[in-house]
Amino acid sequence: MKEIKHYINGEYVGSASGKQFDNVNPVNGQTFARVHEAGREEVDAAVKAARAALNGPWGKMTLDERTRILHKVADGINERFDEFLEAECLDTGKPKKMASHIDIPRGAANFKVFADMIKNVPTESFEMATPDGSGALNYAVRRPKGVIGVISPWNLPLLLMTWKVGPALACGNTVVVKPSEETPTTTALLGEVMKDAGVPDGVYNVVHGFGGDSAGQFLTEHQDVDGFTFTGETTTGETIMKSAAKGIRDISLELGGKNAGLVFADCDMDKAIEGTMRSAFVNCGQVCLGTERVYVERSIFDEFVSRLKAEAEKLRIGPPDDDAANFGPLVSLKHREKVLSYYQKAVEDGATVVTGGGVPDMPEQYAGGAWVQPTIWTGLSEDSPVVTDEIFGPCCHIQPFDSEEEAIELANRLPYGLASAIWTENVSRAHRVAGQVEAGIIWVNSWFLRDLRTPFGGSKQSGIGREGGVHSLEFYTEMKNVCIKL
Ligand SMILES: NC(=O)c1ccc[n+]([C@@H]2O[C@H](COP(=O)([O-])OP(=O)(O)OC[C@H]3O[C@@H](n4cnc5c(N)ncnc54)[C@H](O)[C@@H]3O)[C@@H](O)[C@H]2O)c1
Ligand SMILES: O=C/C=C/C=C(\O)C(=O)O
Repeated sequence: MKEIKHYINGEYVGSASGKQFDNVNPVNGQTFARVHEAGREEVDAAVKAARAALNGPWGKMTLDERTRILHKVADGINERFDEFLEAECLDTGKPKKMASHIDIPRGAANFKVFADMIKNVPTESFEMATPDGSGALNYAVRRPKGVIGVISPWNLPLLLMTWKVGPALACGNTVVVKPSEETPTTTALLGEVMKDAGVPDGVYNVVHGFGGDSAGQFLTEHQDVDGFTFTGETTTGETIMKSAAKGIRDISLELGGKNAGLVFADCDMDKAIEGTMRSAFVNCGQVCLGTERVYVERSIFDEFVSRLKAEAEKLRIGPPDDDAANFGPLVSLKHREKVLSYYQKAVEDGATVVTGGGVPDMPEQYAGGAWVQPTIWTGLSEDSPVVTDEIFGPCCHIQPFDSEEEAIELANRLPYGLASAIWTENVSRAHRVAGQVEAGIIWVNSWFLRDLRTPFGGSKQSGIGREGGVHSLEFYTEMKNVCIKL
């Protein structure tokens, strides 16, 4: 069986302990590879390699050379597009049609965009007066933060990992990546691309394993890592923040959400249905920016619910290779248990199940997979855990509202603040509501429309910091002020 190894100092290496775990295909529940699990020894070797590369070839390289190499990394992903696509879909079960439009192209773009950006960012300078009249000049320079620990989730594995590694390397840092245990393959494969592109050994390192008492924890506890960038659950973010506190290491956290969609009676209903469909069901609902709470103005509530139901029932469930399918399985049977527990809870709490609510009938060869039905509920109390917890599945609850104020209040009542989608053709209302919804990312009449130069991140318990464009520099560089007395 295929083995997935760590990538440390430019070489693929196994674990000294011999410990391995299964990589399971969520389409059929079958193990297709064994993954080496890193202990403290491998994590330490990866951090040492990253430090040596930072002090060595990578740190000494000119900006032009570094960005040229990062363009080659992007080209390398595109040249091996089909391999990345195959690997991502085997790990996640997602439709190839979707991954070939979103995951893999963004994996490449994340290197190009930040390589270009870093060459065009000015730094600030201030001239100042001094008592002796001769004055002084301040100017700021940016330096790499150092060795960055990158801990990434399983929902968009290559996209979310490179969203961090791209800017980290562009800014001159070196990285140790700990991908999700569910989806290690594309992160491992990227090592080959790095090598071929001429990235010096030790700049990009990968250690596999789990979170607590495994590679994730060992990495965050390692005192020679200068900062951590993490995407994942809010509770994991809290744990990582505690680890990072020892040694005062910086963090950038992109965490969970329970995002609200606000659909006003003056919306274009076709757009609102199309966007809400994607935001609730794309990637089997496993997108942090997705909408699990939909609030619809009462006068169009019934029409909206029946149209969304009709569209959800048109989703075609199937494996990655099925071109007609636009809806795959969840990432794992374990995650399915969690999602199904909320499907059950919704019924217990008195929901009207508009559609779905269970497990679809699948042909024999897929019976062991992590399939669930796309699901819509109405009628739950706003205090039901189904409406307050992030489920991270293909489901949403739809609730009517009567006024703009009420819609904003409903959107803001939870401790999360990642993203929101507002559907209205009234420009004044769009600006007004966008200004008041407490979230880091607001879409008006769209969803997941991404310009990589924009600030990306969550407020409240959905994160700390913003990444994207120049905002990534805030985390991936240290700014230093030089004051020269003239
Ligand atoms: N805000 C965003 O941009 C964004 C994007 C995607 C996903 N998410 C969130 O991610 C979650 C789903 O992903 P997940 O289930 O992989 O999240 P998770 O928090 O369970 O795991 C994410 C990563 O953290 C590691 N990890 C777990 N415990 C750890 C520990 N104690 N120390 C160090 N590392 C540890 C995991 O092994 C994995 O690599 C959802 O909550 C979703 O909202 C957020
Ligand atoms: O699941 C979360 C999706 C996050 C998307 C991005 O981080 C991005 O588009 O850069």
